[in-house]
Amino acid sequence: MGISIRVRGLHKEFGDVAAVRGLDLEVRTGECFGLLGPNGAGKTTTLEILEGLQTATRGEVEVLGRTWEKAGNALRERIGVVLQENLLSDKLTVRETLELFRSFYSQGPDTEELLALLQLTDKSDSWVVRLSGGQRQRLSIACSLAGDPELIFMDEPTTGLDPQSRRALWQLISAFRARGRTVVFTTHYMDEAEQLCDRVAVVDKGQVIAVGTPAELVASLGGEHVVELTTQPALGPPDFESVAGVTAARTTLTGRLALSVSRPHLALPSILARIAERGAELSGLTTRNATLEDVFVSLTGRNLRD
Ligand SMILES: Nc1ncnc2c1ncn2[C@@H]1O[C@H](COP(=O)(O)OP(=O)(O)OP(=O)(O)O)[C@@H](O)[C@H]1O
Repeated sequence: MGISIRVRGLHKEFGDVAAVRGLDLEVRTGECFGLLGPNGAGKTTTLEILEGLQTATRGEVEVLGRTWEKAGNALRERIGVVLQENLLSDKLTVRETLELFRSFYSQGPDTEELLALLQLTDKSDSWVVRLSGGQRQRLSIACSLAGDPELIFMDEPTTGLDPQSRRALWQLISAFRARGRTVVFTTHYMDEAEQLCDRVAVVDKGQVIAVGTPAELVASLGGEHVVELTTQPALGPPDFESVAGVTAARTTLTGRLALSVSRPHLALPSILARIAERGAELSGLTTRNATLEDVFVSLTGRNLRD
């Protein structure tokens, strides 16, 4: 399998702010790749450098085997971009907007095809200013497909969308990928990364701190299930660190104890015994599968939304 993106030692500084600090990345051709991380981690900056919209302070960046310095125009023909904030003109209709974007490329699908693909045929004569948030986002995506790109970048494509539009976009991304094309996107949504991505890079403080399939990343926790509980009086993570079968213990944002375990049915009796030993009573208990959020917490000691 070919490599569509290769990044080595990428740095980007804005004055005193180091937005990206030695980031390495490889995206394979044909995969759906997610950049996952908290606000300010450097995801947008990295994406904009890959898109040729910003220049790196230092480091190597190759997109589709070329560099932006040497092959900017050729690269622009081969990629599609969905920015975090869509910058469409309110004073054009949906069809005019698509025709404008189509005119930037030497080849690509015709406007009617794009309208149908993004379910915008009914809206083709509406002014952009009259569209709902979801419709605008669909139009941004239609614009990004106007040159029939091999590689598409999307910065938080589903933020602010209703659940139905989100699912429609997931299908579209899957269909694009099924045609052997490559997708790179950023997201704050764990479920989105888990469902859509072949591989995910967890980004924190301008670096990639883990990369793998969602399943590999979750398995790296050493416990694929999480037991969440509350007790009276409240116990803390240290009370559970030596309990057989518990691989990690932490307090959640909502003040519950979260214990990572591989086999809940084997770990639960020891957990209950420890609560009794400490003279506490169980006041709530749930079990769930571990998620990429747990991976982030385990790697950084922070929640994604801190
Ligand atoms: N043009 C700029 N000038 C100064 N600082 C910037 C600029 N762009 C980004 N930054 C800073 O760089 C850091 C990384 O920002 P970036 O937008 O890349 O993060 P992000 O991971 O995409 O976050 P979010 O999820 O909020 O979009 C932040 O501290 C941000 O304030």
